[in-house]
Amino acid sequence: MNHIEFLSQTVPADGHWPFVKMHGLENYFVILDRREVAKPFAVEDIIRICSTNVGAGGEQLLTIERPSSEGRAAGAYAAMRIFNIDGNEVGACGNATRCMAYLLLEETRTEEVVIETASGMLKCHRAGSRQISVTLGPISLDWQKVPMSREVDTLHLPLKSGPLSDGVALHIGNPHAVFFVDRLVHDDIPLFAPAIQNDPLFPEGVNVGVAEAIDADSIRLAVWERPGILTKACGTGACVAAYAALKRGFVNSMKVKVYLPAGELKIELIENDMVVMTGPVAFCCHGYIEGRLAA
Ligand SMILES: N[C@@H](CCC[C@H](N)C(=O)O)C(=O)O
Repeated sequence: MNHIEFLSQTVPADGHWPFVKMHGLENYFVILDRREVAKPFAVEDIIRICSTNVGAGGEQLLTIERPSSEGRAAGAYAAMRIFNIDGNEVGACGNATRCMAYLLLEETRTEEVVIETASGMLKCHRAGSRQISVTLGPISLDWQKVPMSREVDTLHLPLKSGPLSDGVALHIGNPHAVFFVDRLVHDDIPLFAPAIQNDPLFPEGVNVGVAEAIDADSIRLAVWERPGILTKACGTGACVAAYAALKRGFVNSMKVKVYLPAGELKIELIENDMVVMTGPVAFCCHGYIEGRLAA
Protein backbone atom coordinates (compact mmCIF):
# COMPACT_ATOMS: atom_id res chain seq x y z
CA MET A 1 0.00 0.00 0.00
CA ASN A 2 1.48 3.40 -0.92
CA HIS A 3 0.98 6.59 1.13
CA ILE A 4 -2.10 7.83 -0.71
CA GLU A 5 -3.74 4.36 -0.56
CA PHE A 6 -3.11 4.33 3.19
CA LEU A 7 -4.70 7.79 3.51
CA SER A 8 -7.79 7.00 1.51
CA GLN A 9 -8.82 3.95 3.59
CA THR A 10 -12.37 4.13 4.96
CA VAL A 11 -12.32 5.96 8.30
CA PRO A 12 -12.94 3.33 10.98
CA ALA A 13 -16.12 3.65 13.05
CA ASP A 14 -14.08 4.64 16.12
CA GLY A 15 -13.23 7.88 14.32
CA HIS A 16 -9.47 7.30 14.12
CA TRP A 17 -8.27 8.86 10.89
CA PRO A 18 -5.39 7.60 8.82
CA PHE A 19 -2.80 10.36 8.53
CA VAL A 20 0.48 10.81 6.70
CA LYS A 21 3.10 13.21 7.96
CA MET A 22 5.38 14.81 5.37
CA HIS A 23 7.80 17.69 5.27
CA GLY A 24 9.08 20.13 2.70
CA LEU A 25 12.49 21.31 3.95
CA GLU A 26 11.54 20.49 7.56
CA ASN A 27 8.26 22.40 7.33
CA TYR A 28 6.05 19.63 8.78
CA PHE A 29 2.49 18.74 7.72
CA VAL A 30 -0.15 16.30 8.96
CA ILE A 31 -2.25 15.26 5.96
CA LEU A 32 -5.77 13.74 6.00
CA ASP A 33 -7.94 12.65 3.10
CA ARG A 34 -11.43 14.10 3.50
CA ARG A 35 -12.75 13.51 0.01
CA GLU A 36 -15.47 11.21 1.31
CA VAL A 37 -16.48 13.43 4.26
CA ALA A 38 -18.55 16.60 4.10
CA LYS A 39 -18.43 17.95 7.68
CA PRO A 40 -15.57 20.19 8.83
CA PHE A 41 -13.20 19.50 11.73
CA ALA A 42 -13.69 21.25 15.03
CA VAL A 43 -11.03 23.94 15.58
CA GLU A 44 -9.89 22.26 18.79
CA ASP A 45 -9.25 19.06 16.82
CA ILE A 46 -7.06 20.92 14.33
CA ILE A 47 -5.05 22.36 17.22
CA ARG A 48 -4.75 18.93 18.87
CA ILE A 49 -3.79 17.13 15.64
CA CYS A 50 -1.00 19.64 14.99
CA SER A 51 0.28 19.43 18.55
CA THR A 52 3.37 17.22 18.83
CA ASN A 53 2.30 15.46 22.02
CA VAL A 54 -0.33 13.33 20.26
CA GLY A 55 2.01 11.45 17.94
CA ALA A 56 1.45 13.28 14.66
CA GLY A 57 2.34 16.94 15.12
CA GLY A 58 3.01 19.48 12.43
CA GLU A 59 3.16 23.15 11.54
CA GLN A 60 0.03 22.89 9.39
CA LEU A 61 -2.84 20.45 8.95
CA LEU A 62 -3.61 19.77 5.27
CA THR A 63 -6.79 18.15 4.07
CA ILE A 64 -7.38 16.64 0.64
CA GLU A 65 -10.86 17.62 -0.52
CA ARG A 66 -12.96 17.12 -3.62
CA PRO A 67 -12.52 19.98 -6.09
CA SER A 68 -15.40 22.41 -6.58
CA SER A 69 -17.23 22.46 -9.92
CA GLU A 70 -15.18 25.57 -10.82
CA GLY A 71 -12.00 23.71 -9.84
CA ARG A 72 -12.96 20.68 -11.90
CA ALA A 73 -13.68 22.91 -14.90
CA ALA A 74 -10.21 24.40 -14.49
CA GLY A 75 -8.66 20.94 -14.50
CA ALA A 76 -8.13 20.51 -10.74
CA TYR A 77 -7.80 16.87 -9.69
CA ALA A 78 -8.30 17.63 -5.98
CA ALA A 79 -8.54 20.55 -3.60
CA MET A 80 -6.33 21.28 -0.59
CA ARG A 81 -7.25 23.16 2.60
CA ILE A 82 -4.51 24.47 4.86
CA PHE A 83 -4.86 25.12 8.61
CA ASN A 84 -2.31 26.79 10.88
CA ILE A 85 -1.62 25.34 14.35
CA ASP A 86 -4.08 27.82 15.90
CA GLY A 87 -6.90 26.33 13.78
CA ASN A 88 -7.09 29.27 11.35
CA GLU A 89 -7.43 28.42 7.69
CA VAL A 90 -4.86 30.12 5.43
CA GLY A 91 -4.80 30.83 1.72
CA ALA A 92 -1.45 29.41 0.67
CA CYS A 93 1.52 27.29 1.71
CA GLY A 94 4.31 26.61 -0.76
CA ASN A 95 5.97 23.68 1.01
CA ALA A 96 2.58 22.07 1.65
CA THR A 97 1.65 22.34 -2.02
CA ARG A 98 4.77 20.39 -3.03
CA CYS A 99 3.96 17.64 -0.50
CA MET A 100 0.31 17.45 -1.55
CA ALA A 101 1.31 17.38 -5.21
CA TYR A 102 3.67 14.45 -4.56
CA LEU A 103 0.85 12.45 -2.94
CA LEU A 104 -1.61 13.20 -5.74
CA LEU A 105 1.00 12.37 -8.39
CA GLU A 106 1.45 9.06 -6.58
CA GLU A 107 -2.30 8.49 -6.90
CA THR A 108 -2.67 9.59 -10.53
CA ARG A 109 0.67 8.13 -11.67
CA THR A 110 1.12 11.19 -13.85
CA GLU A 111 3.77 13.88 -14.20
CA GLU A 112 1.52 16.92 -13.62
CA VAL A 113 -1.42 17.74 -11.40
CA VAL A 114 -3.55 20.83 -10.71
CA ILE A 115 -4.58 21.48 -7.09
CA GLU A 116 -7.43 23.81 -6.20
CA THR A 117 -6.65 26.03 -3.20
CA ALA A 118 -8.26 29.08 -1.58
CA SER A 119 -5.88 31.19 -3.64
CA GLY A 120 -6.46 29.53 -7.00
CA MET A 121 -5.52 26.56 -9.13
CA LEU A 122 -1.88 25.56 -8.66
CA LYS A 123 -0.08 23.67 -11.41
CA CYS A 124 2.47 21.21 -10.07
CA HIS A 125 4.86 18.81 -11.77
CA ARG A 126 7.63 16.39 -10.96
CA ALA A 127 11.09 17.95 -11.19
CA GLY A 128 13.23 14.94 -10.28
CA SER A 129 13.30 12.32 -7.58
CA ARG A 130 11.21 13.70 -4.70
CA GLN A 131 11.47 17.19 -6.21
CA ILE A 132 8.33 19.10 -7.17
CA SER A 133 7.79 22.39 -9.03
CA VAL A 134 4.72 24.53 -8.31
CA THR A 135 3.56 27.64 -10.16
CA LEU A 136 2.34 30.20 -7.62
CA GLY A 137 0.99 33.70 -7.83
CA PRO A 138 0.34 36.26 -9.05
CA ILE A 139 2.36 38.12 -6.42
CA SER A 140 0.78 41.47 -5.61
CA LEU A 141 2.15 44.63 -4.01
CA ASP A 142 -1.35 46.13 -3.75
CA TRP A 143 -1.87 47.27 -0.12
CA GLN A 144 -5.55 46.28 -0.21
CA LYS A 145 -4.72 42.82 -1.45
CA VAL A 146 -2.00 42.12 1.18
CA PRO A 147 -4.25 43.17 3.10
CA MET A 148 -3.18 46.34 4.96
CA SER A 149 -5.39 48.62 7.01
CA ARG A 150 -4.42 51.81 5.16
CA GLU A 151 -2.69 52.88 1.96
CA VAL A 152 1.11 52.72 2.22
CA ASP A 153 4.03 52.34 -0.19
CA THR A 154 4.31 48.54 0.02
CA LEU A 155 7.83 48.63 -1.48
CA HIS A 156 9.01 50.77 1.46
CA LEU A 157 6.95 49.99 4.56
CA PRO A 158 6.73 52.69 7.25
CA LEU A 159 7.53 50.15 9.99
CA LYS A 160 10.58 49.52 12.15
CA SER A 161 11.40 46.90 14.78
CA GLY A 162 15.06 46.66 15.84
CA PRO A 163 17.14 45.88 12.72
CA LEU A 164 13.98 45.38 10.61
CA SER A 165 13.06 48.47 8.61
CA ASP A 166 12.13 49.60 5.10
CA GLY A 167 10.40 46.28 4.34
CA VAL A 168 8.23 45.16 1.44
CA ALA A 169 4.63 43.90 1.84
CA LEU A 170 3.25 41.38 -0.65
CA HIS A 171 0.48 38.88 -1.23
CA ILE A 172 0.84 35.45 -2.82
CA GLY A 173 -2.37 33.91 -1.49
CA ASN A 174 -1.21 34.75 2.04
CA PRO A 175 0.30 37.99 3.43
CA HIS A 176 4.04 38.57 3.74
CA ALA A 177 6.43 41.33 4.76
CA VAL A 178 10.09 40.95 3.78
CA PHE A 179 12.91 42.91 5.41
CA PHE A 180 16.43 43.02 3.99
CA VAL A 181 19.30 43.11 6.47
CA ASP A 182 23.08 43.26 6.06
CA ARG A 183 23.54 40.08 8.09
CA LEU A 184 20.83 37.54 8.93
CA VAL A 185 20.93 36.80 12.67
CA HIS A 186 18.39 34.06 13.46
CA ASP A 187 18.31 34.82 17.19
CA ASP A 188 17.09 38.35 16.39
CA ILE A 189 13.94 37.13 14.65
CA PRO A 190 11.82 36.07 17.67
CA LEU A 191 12.82 39.36 19.31
CA PHE A 192 11.82 41.72 16.51
CA ALA A 193 9.46 39.96 14.05
CA PRO A 194 6.42 39.61 16.40
CA ALA A 195 5.99 43.40 16.59
CA ILE A 196 5.72 43.51 12.78
CA GLN A 197 3.48 40.42 12.63
CA ASN A 198 1.02 41.93 15.10
CA ASP A 199 1.16 45.54 13.86
CA PRO A 200 -2.34 46.98 13.25
CA LEU A 201 -1.24 47.76 9.67
CA PHE A 202 -1.84 44.04 9.02
CA PRO A 203 -5.42 43.23 10.06
CA GLU A 204 -4.91 39.53 9.29
CA GLY A 205 -1.35 39.42 10.67
CA VAL A 206 1.59 38.79 8.36
CA ASN A 207 4.36 36.26 7.76
CA VAL A 208 7.64 38.11 8.38
CA GLY A 209 10.66 37.23 6.24
CA VAL A 210 14.17 38.43 7.06
CA ALA A 211 16.49 38.24 4.05
CA GLU A 212 20.16 38.82 3.35
CA ALA A 213 21.35 39.23 -0.22
CA ILE A 214 24.35 37.00 -0.97
CA ASP A 215 25.05 37.80 -4.61
CA ALA A 216 23.25 38.68 -7.86
CA ASP A 217 21.11 35.53 -7.84
CA SER A 218 20.93 34.26 -4.28
CA ILE A 219 19.61 35.25 -0.89
CA ARG A 220 19.46 33.80 2.61
CA LEU A 221 16.05 33.85 4.31
CA ALA A 222 14.33 32.99 7.58
CA VAL A 223 10.59 33.43 8.14
CA TRP A 224 8.62 34.15 11.32
CA GLU A 225 5.30 32.66 10.21
CA ARG A 226 1.81 33.28 11.48
CA PRO A 227 0.73 32.50 14.18
CA GLY A 228 4.21 33.06 15.68
CA ILE A 229 6.71 30.34 14.76
CA LEU A 230 10.15 30.41 13.23
CA THR A 231 10.01 27.62 10.63
CA LYS A 232 12.96 25.90 8.99
CA ALA A 233 11.58 26.93 5.58
CA CYS A 234 8.65 28.81 4.08
CA GLY A 235 7.83 28.23 0.42
CA THR A 236 5.58 31.23 -0.15
CA GLY A 237 8.07 33.30 1.88
CA ALA A 238 10.87 32.24 -0.48
CA CYS A 239 8.79 33.23 -3.54
CA VAL A 240 7.94 36.70 -2.27
CA ALA A 241 11.47 37.30 -0.93
CA ALA A 242 12.93 36.52 -4.39
CA TYR A 243 10.36 38.82 -6.01
CA ALA A 244 10.98 41.62 -3.48
CA ALA A 245 14.76 41.23 -3.85
CA LEU A 246 14.44 41.75 -7.62
CA LYS A 247 12.07 44.72 -7.23
CA ARG A 248 14.40 46.37 -4.71
CA GLY A 249 17.59 45.62 -6.70
CA PHE A 250 19.18 43.17 -4.23
CA VAL A 251 19.38 40.56 -7.02
CA ASN A 252 19.30 41.00 -10.78
CA SER A 253 18.35 37.54 -11.98
CA MET A 254 14.94 36.01 -12.75
CA LYS A 255 16.22 32.75 -11.22
CA VAL A 256 16.93 33.15 -7.54
CA LYS A 257 18.34 30.57 -5.13
CA VAL A 258 16.83 31.02 -1.69
CA TYR A 259 18.78 29.44 1.19
CA LEU A 260 16.55 28.71 4.17
CA PRO A 261 17.69 27.16 7.48
CA ALA A 262 16.75 23.64 6.21
CA GLY A 263 18.02 24.00 2.65
CA GLU A 264 17.50 25.54 -0.76
CA LEU A 265 14.44 26.44 -2.83
CA LYS A 266 14.83 27.49 -6.46
CA ILE A 267 12.54 30.35 -7.44
CA GLU A 268 12.03 31.37 -11.05
CA LEU A 269 10.20 34.63 -11.68
CA ILE A 270 8.09 34.29 -14.82
CA GLU A 271 5.59 36.49 -16.66
CA ASN A 272 2.54 38.15 -15.07
CA ASP A 273 4.09 38.23 -11.57
CA MET A 274 3.92 34.43 -11.35
CA VAL A 275 6.74 32.31 -9.90
CA VAL A 276 7.82 28.69 -10.15
CA MET A 277 9.11 27.23 -6.90
CA THR A 278 11.11 23.99 -7.01
CA GLY A 279 12.15 21.99 -3.97
CA PRO A 280 12.12 18.67 -2.14
CA VAL A 281 9.46 16.66 -0.35
CA ALA A 282 9.92 13.87 2.21
CA PHE A 283 7.83 11.42 4.25
CA CYS A 284 8.10 11.27 8.05
CA CYS A 285 5.56 8.71 9.30
CA HIS A 286 1.95 7.56 9.08
CA GLY A 287 -0.62 6.27 11.54
CA TYR A 288 -4.08 6.91 12.95
CA ILE A 289 -5.29 9.92 14.83
CA GLU A 290 -8.56 10.69 16.60
CA GLY A 291 -10.56 13.38 14.81
CA ARG A 292 -14.10 14.20 15.77
CA LEU A 293 -16.20 16.22 13.34
CA ALA A 294 -17.74 19.60 14.14
CA ALA A 295 -21.44 19.36 15.01
N1 LIG B 1 5.09 27.47 5.55
C1 LIG B 1 4.22 27.88 4.55
C2 LIG B 1 3.26 29.01 4.83
C3 LIG B 1 2.16 28.54 5.77
C4 LIG B 1 1.06 29.55 6.03
C5 LIG B 1 1.50 30.67 6.89
N2 LIG B 1 1.89 30.26 8.21
C6 LIG B 1 0.37 31.73 6.96
O1 LIG B 1 -0.20 31.94 8.04
O2 LIG B 1 0.08 32.34 5.94
C7 LIG B 1 4.87 27.92 3.19
O3 LIG B 1 5.70 27.04 2.93
O4 LIG B 1 4.52 28.74 2.35
